[in-house]
Amino acid sequence: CLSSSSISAADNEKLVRPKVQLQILLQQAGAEKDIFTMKEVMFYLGKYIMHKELYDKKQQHIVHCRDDALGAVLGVDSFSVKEPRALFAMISKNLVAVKN
Ligand SMILES: COc1nc(N(C)C)ncc1-n1nc2c(c1C(C)C)[C@H](c1ccc(C#N)cc1)N(c1cc(Cl)c[nH]c1=O)C2=O
Repeated sequence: CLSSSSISAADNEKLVRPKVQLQILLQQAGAEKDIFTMKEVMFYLGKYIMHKELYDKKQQHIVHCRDDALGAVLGVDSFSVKEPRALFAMISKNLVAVKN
């Protein structure tokens, strides 16, 4: 689900500038710019998680990131993709809104 019920379509299209640590992760996932929509941030972070296989092999909605740069960026050892509000709160701490 590239957009979550907990944020509106407008929120998905808001422009944001990731802070440097998050920007590095997005670049590792193939991003080649520094201003994104929230939807794009989630897309690249999703690619990052799947490529590095950070999900729990048994409970696949759990992401283990304690031993990965993602954990330092989000400030947690693990999280569930089924907690959209918590996820957006953690990611938002790493973003600056861009006036458009
Ligand atoms: C471990 O996760 C998965 N594992 C599997 N396996 C088969 C093992 N298949 C699908 C998912 N999966 N489910 C969701 C997402 C993924 C992948 C793309 C990480 C994305 C998502 C979740 C977290 C971040 C961050 N940091 C970024 C995107 N996502 C989203 C969650 C929200 Cl809140 C907004 N947009 C999303 O795409 C979901 O619900």
